[in-house]
Amino acid sequence: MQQLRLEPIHRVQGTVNVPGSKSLSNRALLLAALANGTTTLTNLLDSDDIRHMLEALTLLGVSYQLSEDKTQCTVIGNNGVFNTDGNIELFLGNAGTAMRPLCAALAASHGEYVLTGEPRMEERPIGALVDALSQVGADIDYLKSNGYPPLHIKGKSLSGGKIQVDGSVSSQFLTAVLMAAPLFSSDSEIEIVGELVSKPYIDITLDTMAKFGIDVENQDYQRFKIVGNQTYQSPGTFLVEGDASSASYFLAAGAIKGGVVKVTGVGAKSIQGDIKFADVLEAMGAKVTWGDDFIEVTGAPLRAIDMDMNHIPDAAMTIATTALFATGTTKMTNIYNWRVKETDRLAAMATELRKLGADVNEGHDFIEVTPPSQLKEAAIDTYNDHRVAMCFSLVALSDTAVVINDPGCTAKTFPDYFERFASISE
Ligand SMILES: O=C(O)C1=C[C@@H](OP(=O)(O)O)[C@@H](O)[C@H](O)C1
Ligand SMILES: C=C(OP(=O)(O)O)C(=O)O
Repeated sequence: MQQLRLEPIHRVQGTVNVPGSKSLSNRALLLAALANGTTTLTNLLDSDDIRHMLEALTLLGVSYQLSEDKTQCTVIGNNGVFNTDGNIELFLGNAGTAMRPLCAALAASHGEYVLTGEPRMEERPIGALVDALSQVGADIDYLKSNGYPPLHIKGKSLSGGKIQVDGSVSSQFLTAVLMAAPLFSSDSEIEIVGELVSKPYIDITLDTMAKFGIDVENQDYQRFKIVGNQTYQSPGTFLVEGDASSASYFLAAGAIKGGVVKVTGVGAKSIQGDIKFADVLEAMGAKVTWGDDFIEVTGAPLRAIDMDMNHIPDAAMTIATTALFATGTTKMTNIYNWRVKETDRLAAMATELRKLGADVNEGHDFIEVTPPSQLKEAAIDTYNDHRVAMCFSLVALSDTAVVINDPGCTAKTFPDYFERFASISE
């Protein structure tokens, strides 16, 4: 296993243009593939999650041209659902944004598919999505455990109608049904059961669908109405915003040890809910300046906060390590679904924060972090979770070095994260 030792960083300063958003890249690729017309995506993210979507599209017969640096992709739309022969097996790594939306789109396509992934993907739930799609006639079987990938899908025309979606574990199930619903043969009315988690990701979905010509009636995130038998229309070009979750590490570094740190490519006009991470830093005492296409943070003494972080599940992990630099006990609540992501993130964060000497209280759906007076040097296990690796890099902003085990796991969403982090470190 590789290890990366980060020596104490005395100051951070500079500008980082963050790579494209994972959530937008994979949504736009799928809709471009289903659309009528050719779409050129720019600022596409080049990372494992996007590679899995691209490889799946290749196997589904979609033609596209990827630039040498893999950040521009011209996709020739299929003008509707996929039509394939034989049994096609798609390996989707640990990419939720590939597994869930493709499951729904393929259930409504013509062909037979097996969807697989990394071992952890087989522990990430998908039953709520399969149950929702079954209500409109989908034919999906579990190949190993009920409720989890791998899946066998016999694609067929799906009817539309009334669909109940349990939104309490992942918003990606609703996203998947929403993106497939225009392909159903008649109109759909989706009703949410349970409390919808990670709600801002639904705004990303609806906004991307609108850019591809499909409007959804959103009744307060409780009910959604979508006209059936429609075709996505290519917008011609689609600019992928910078990734707001990836921005969180640099913004936090600025708050902890700035100097001034500016991220570009994402700003006040972003559709991504994770820009609200900057508001959390502000509530902790940092100075935040917003532009349409940038966010800038200046460091200041930080104080602990007590906050519901359900709306920013990914960027919230960055607060768990930022808490090491804040006076008092930081409490982050309503984050149960950290447990069903790349790893059980509540358990992983608690274990690794304790190695540094922090006092941690881990609950079913919350975590409380109290920093020690002096951090201990530790080797941080990353559990094949890119965000664990990235958020613990912040420890080097103390006067204690930190070792990150398996730093290459950032490839899921941010392959050159550590080089970018070094570029603002002095
Ligand atoms: O729709 C999306 O692009 C995502 C939704 C969120 O997942 P949940 O809805 O499962 O919380 C988020 O954690 C994930 O990284 C990306
Ligand atoms: C939860 C995440 O990924 P996924 O899209 O696989 O759910 C994440 O990137 O933090």
